[in-house]
Amino acid sequence: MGLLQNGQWVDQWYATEENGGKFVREDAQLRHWVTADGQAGPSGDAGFVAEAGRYHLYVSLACPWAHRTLIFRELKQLQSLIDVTVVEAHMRENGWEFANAVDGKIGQHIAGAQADPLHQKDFLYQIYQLAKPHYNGRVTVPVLWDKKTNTIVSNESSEIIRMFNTAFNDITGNTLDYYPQALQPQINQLNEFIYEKINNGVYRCGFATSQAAYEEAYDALFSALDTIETRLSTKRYLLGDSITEADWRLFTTLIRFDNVYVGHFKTNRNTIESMAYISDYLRDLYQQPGIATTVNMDHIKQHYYFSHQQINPTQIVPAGPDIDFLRPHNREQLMTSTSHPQG
Ligand SMILES: N[C@@H](CCC(=O)N[C@@H](CS)C(=O)NCC(=O)O)C(=O)O
Repeated sequence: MGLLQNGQWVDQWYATEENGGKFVREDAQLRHWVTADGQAGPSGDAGFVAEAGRYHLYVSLACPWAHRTLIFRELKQLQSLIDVTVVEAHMRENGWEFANAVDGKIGQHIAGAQADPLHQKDFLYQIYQLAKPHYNGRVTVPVLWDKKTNTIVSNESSEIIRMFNTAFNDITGNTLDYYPQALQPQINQLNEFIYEKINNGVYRCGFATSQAAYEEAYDALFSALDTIETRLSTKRYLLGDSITEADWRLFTTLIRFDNVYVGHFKTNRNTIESMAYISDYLRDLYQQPGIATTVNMDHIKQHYYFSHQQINPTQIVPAGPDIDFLRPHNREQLMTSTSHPQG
């Protein structure tokens, strides 16, 4: 894996030395917003009107951040409006690769990965170069591409899901709201806690290069999971009877936890399967309409175990565990009202 320096690809692993062995995630840089009328959003330029067929998503099925965008594309019925390209699961010297890349460096093609249908490029960094010829920074998924102005609208998943939540409502007629005004302060607070300690917390465990940095992240992660476990003992979802954005943001980490993070990132105090409430909650979310189709455990396991050779030099991908996410979850009993949850 690597990054672009003044638009040139350089193969380089994360630098943790300057932070005492701690992994610090770089902020996303491309932050325009698609809006219903094309007005500027909270950051970036105006001009990105929500239109059918105009935008394209580049994702990895392995990546928890990209996974959020795929979930919102399902929940908000955007499948026919926004097409998707899936990169290869293995990420090596050239970063994220498309299927059939000439000079590709990956181990093997994993079913589900696709060639780039828009520009016939080999690597995702070439898409960044098209949008920003002098780009400096890491080349990450997801990427929301605008076919009309030939540029990247956004490479920040938390903002792409907010766009998907509302911008296309007039076109689809789907007005389900996963970030309702009344709950925004509580959602924001939960997001911050969950991002820091859980979503990014697993990476802070796995990418730490000092014992102290690892243990600090590990303690924060499991103490946060204990807090969530208690919370979910009385509430069906994080904020009560309805699923919100905060649940989906937690989901993409939980679904990867036992299959990857416990082993690969050494987040092994306990599995999610052994936490009674969180594991039922995870299956409840997994069983919501359309969600199972966004989960590809083969891409998830292949990506982490094969791509991070610094962590797993043999590149052997573990055979287990085999978890049945379709088992009953019995979470309906926690509903406080008889109305149906959203989603
Ligand atoms: N802030 C970004 C983070 C995305 C991100 O870090 N994606 C990872 C994959 S899970 C990536 O593409 N990493 C490549 C790299 O860092 O070189 C978002 O949430 O959209």
